[in-house]
Amino acid sequence: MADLVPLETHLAEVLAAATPLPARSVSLDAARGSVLARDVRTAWSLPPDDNSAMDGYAVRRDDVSGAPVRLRVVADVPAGSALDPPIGPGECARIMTGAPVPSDADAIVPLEATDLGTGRTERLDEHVTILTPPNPGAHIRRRGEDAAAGDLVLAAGRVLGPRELSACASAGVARVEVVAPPRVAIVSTGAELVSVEEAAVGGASAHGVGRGRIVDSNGILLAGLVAEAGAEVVVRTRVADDRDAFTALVRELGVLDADPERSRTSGEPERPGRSSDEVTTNAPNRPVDVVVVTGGASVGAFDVARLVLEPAGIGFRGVAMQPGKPQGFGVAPSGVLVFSLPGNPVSVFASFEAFVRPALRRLRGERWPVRRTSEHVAVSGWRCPPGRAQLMPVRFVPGGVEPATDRGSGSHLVARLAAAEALAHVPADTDEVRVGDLVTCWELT
Ligand SMILES: Nc1nc2c(c(=O)[nH]1)N[C@H]1C(S)=C(S)[C@@H](COP(=O)(O)OP(=O)(O)OC[C@H]3O[C@@H](n4cnc5c(N)ncnc54)[C@H](O)[C@@H]3O)O[C@H]1N2
Ligand code: MOO
Repeated sequence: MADLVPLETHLAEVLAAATPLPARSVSLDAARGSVLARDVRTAWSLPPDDNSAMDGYAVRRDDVSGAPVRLRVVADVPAGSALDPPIGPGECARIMTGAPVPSDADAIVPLEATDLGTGRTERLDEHVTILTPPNPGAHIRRRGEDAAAGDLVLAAGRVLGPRELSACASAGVARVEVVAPPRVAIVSTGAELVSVEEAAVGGASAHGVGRGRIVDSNGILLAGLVAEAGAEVVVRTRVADDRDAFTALVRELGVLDADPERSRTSGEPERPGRSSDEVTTNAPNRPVDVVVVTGGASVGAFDVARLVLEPAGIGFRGVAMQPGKPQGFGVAPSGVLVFSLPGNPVSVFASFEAFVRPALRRLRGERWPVRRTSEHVAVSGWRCPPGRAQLMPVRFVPGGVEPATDRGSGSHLVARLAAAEALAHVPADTDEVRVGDLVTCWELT
């Protein structure tokens, strides 16, 4: 890992390998949170008719220009009515908000501008006095003023949230083409890892979980991040630093070619060295799209991820960033994207934000693979690692941001990471952030 590669270079290579997954047609409810694969156009005009913006009376403006004027009420047009009653000179129709404006009327007079006022009554008065003359077209919402039939409402690449789905429904689009969510497998490696449940049963004490042991926090961290990014966690498991166990696991996940010996034996695959609390939330009935491995990415003697994945064509390199220097990435022959992240929890988080999230966003068809950034003033300063971009956990304080903890961006500070509200991205050529400097932040909350 002699020469460190810039973060931007590694990201560009990751993104070049990630292309949107196939699209499928789903109902609007099923589409929530997915990304639109094809433009949506209105099936009809919005609003569909000229309709009233007020509860009041639909009038002929010429009749009421000399208001006050008394008119005969010849019809009642509630919302939902399909009526188009004729309105002659000296006549008007009572109308409610949203109801189609009669073709003979050209203005709406709100109840407040009549002698009948807003006293609620269902009874239809025979006459009404208009107190003030309306402007031409007053309180009429015009057909098509929001969108004409066939107009583009949403472009492909748009994430379908509540506003987008309400626009689709209004536009008469009952089903939309969305990109399938990426299916992700999460694999924590490390002989030292135990689940929090195992640790607690084993007698959690002031001493900890047992000498040399550590709770697998990366699994739950990544599961949450993957779900938050709009992808599906289909496998989440731990595996010890055991070459055979890891090899069998990644082969099952489509990272390595099928083992001809193993595929001749039918039934359950053997699972040597795999954790007993494996979570498989949704058995992979179609292959996973992405495998994210944590731990064993560095140069240690037991760094099993690298030992197995590198000969299989996954590239390992040092990226000029802190935390998150050792990175493995590649595309398996099956097409599965493989990320082999360093094991340190803050490194996992920084690596996910820098590389995995953008890849997931690209796979699921989002227009912008990277998070939007914002600039904030540093209200206290900090030192930066020479020659490496820094992703510093920061929090928002009056006037700007400051490091989220007094221990900076140390890659093992898992408890302190929880205090972060943003990651400040400091360029590799900056040795120090001084009070008053503007820093670019990836907002997390
Ligand atoms: N001689 C060198 N040593 C190291 C280098 C180096 O360049 N030369 N790089 C350091 C850097 S930087 C990082 S980052 C780490 C990355 O190491 P690995 O990817 O091999 O990760 P592990 O050794 O397996 O674990 C590192 C650390 O993280 C803890 N860990 C691992 N998995 C989990 C998990 N699922 N949940 C919570 N914590 C986890 C593990 O216990 C270790 O403390 O290498 C440096 N070394
Ligand atoms: O690059 Mo490592 O993630 O700092 O500890």
